[in-house]
Amino acid sequence: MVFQNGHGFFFAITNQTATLPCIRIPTYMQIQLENLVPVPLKDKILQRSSDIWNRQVTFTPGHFIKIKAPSGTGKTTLVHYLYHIRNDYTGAILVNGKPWPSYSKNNIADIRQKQVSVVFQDLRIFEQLSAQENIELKRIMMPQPSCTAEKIQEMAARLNVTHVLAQSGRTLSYGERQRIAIIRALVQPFEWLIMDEPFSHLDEDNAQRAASLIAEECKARKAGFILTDLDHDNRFEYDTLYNL
Ligand SMILES: Nc1ncnc2c1ncn2[C@@H]1O[C@H](COP(=O)(O)OP(=O)(O)OP(=O)(O)O)[C@@H](O)[C@H]1O
Repeated sequence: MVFQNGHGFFFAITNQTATLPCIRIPTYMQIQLENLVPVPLKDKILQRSSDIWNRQVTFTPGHFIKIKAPSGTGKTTLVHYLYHIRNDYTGAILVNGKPWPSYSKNNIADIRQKQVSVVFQDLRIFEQLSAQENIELKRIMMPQPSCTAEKIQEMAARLNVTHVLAQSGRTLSYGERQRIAIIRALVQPFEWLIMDEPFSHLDEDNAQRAASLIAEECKARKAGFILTDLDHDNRFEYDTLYNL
């Protein structure tokens, strides 16, 4: 008999007592930090203790990870480093054992299409497009759309934004933008979902709805997430908590 554990390894069970790994399929994307220190925050960071900065950290694939920190201590900076849109740091971020800068532009684009999705703090809604087009744009850009139009409607209904789908991005409230940005992040395949204060503009009911959708979508993909926030919360069953 052959079965798979949570991290992509297959094991063979025989009638003998020995249980040996027999096949290995590609594992989920590994992210490790090696003594990461943002250059502009160096003096501030080295004065206080942190679970992340200037440490060896391995994010376990499939885990729900929360990174908590007060305002101004580098949450957005870290998210931008993890998504590799900023690299003014010392130390390294290793993706599958290789530093981010060693990947080609094409490799990075491929990783962002298939393995890592993101909800930025500033949400990055295209104001010239409708809410629906903001989401569809991401779906259409995928080489093989992994999410149907019906699924988008279903997610919009769950997050109470069906009524704004036809509305211009320019006129959406911040809470509506945040929910559209969350749905947009969920229409693509991913192994890691990175979220920067994703509920900061939401009332508790909508935050709970969004959290429940995110947890379901992560579990369906066996994906993990890295979520930054200011405070403690019980919206998810976190596997790991870090103080930045
Ligand atoms: N490119 C940069 N150059 C210099 N300083 C920067 C740069 N980007 C951010 N900072 C500073 O780094 C610190 C951390 O900023 P960051 O936006 O990462 O914090 P944050 O924890 O996300 O804050 P908030 O909770 O307020 O969103 C701030 O003091 C900010 O002014």
